[in-house]
Amino acid sequence: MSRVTLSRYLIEQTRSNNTPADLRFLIEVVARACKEISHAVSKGALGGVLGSMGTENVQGEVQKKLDVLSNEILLEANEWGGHLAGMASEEMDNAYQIPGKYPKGAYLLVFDPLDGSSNIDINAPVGTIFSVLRCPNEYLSQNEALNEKAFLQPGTEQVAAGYAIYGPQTMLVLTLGDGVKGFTLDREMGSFVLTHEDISIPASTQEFAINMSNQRHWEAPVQRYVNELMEGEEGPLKKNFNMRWVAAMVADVHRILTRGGLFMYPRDSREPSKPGKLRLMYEANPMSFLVEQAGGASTDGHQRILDIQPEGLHQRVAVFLGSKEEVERVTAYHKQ
Ligand SMILES: O=P(O)(O)OC[C@H]1O[C@](O)(COP(=O)(O)O)[C@@H](O)[C@@H]1O
Ligand SMILES: [Mg+2]
Ligand SMILES: [Mg+2]
Repeated sequence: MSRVTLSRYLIEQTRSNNTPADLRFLIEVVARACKEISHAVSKGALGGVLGSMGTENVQGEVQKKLDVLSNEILLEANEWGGHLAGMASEEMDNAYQIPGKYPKGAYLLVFDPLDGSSNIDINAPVGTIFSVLRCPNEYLSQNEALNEKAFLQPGTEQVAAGYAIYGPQTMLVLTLGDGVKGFTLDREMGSFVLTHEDISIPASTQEFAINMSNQRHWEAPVQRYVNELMEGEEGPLKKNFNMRWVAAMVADVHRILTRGGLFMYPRDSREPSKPGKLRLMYEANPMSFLVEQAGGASTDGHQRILDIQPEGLHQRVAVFLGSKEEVERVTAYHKQ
């Protein structure tokens, strides 16, 4: 059986005019950085990468050594690729312009360098999430210095999105807006190999994911819906549900892309100024793009996540994504 590597797949996409060459190179560079992060993650205590930095990011969360290292790996790899105008990350307060007086490359890269960082020290799955946008013309043609505003585009504008999951296997899951492909890292070859040709999410499911410890803070529609899930066959949904929570969005979404399910991180009453925990630009948008491309759905309970006009780089959003029937049901409960 001939093996299709990520590079070969991307070349074919460019040949058939689906993917511009500069976007192809950009994805290659991101994939190379993910390989490096995978290597660092797998070294664990041997590489001295476990534990905290003793610093906080812009959201007041303690940064792990691997959060910072992964951010540096992505920055360094992409800085000189020539295809980017700028980058933004969970671990950087502000947008980062590629060195040079004015933006040059055509794209913007937004990422969560290490997702699920509370899993690092317990040897459980973590990942990297990324989203690619076009740099708006005014920054390219009028030689304007790049700022946060350039990034504030709804998720429908993404030209590519994906994640790497560092679990028992390292995988890269990618969409270029034409379905979802999964590539597994062959460590001996050093290449990502296409192993999951057409990833699709079944419309119905009997599995959900939510952090139940926040139950008392949820809004009424989510209380009602999760109570119904828990009632199983005896309740109005008339079927039993199983529950999973990996505490890394990458791993929970990967499970849903593999066998279906519903992932929820609702807004709650603790900090009304922060709707939910997850970040729109580098968690919810890329994952929603992937999920929709795989035939699933994604909303914030009220509207399609990809339609939300972002107001800040680190904006938070409630997330309900996965198998269509259940996303539609919980979204409908918000409207009643
Ligand atoms: O602490 P909780 O409620 O389990 O939250 C888990 C969620 O937080 C996150 O870990 C946030 O990601 P980061 O590790 O990138 O901050 C999600 O991946 C995950 O779904
Ligand atoms: Mg994250
Ligand atoms: Mg993170």
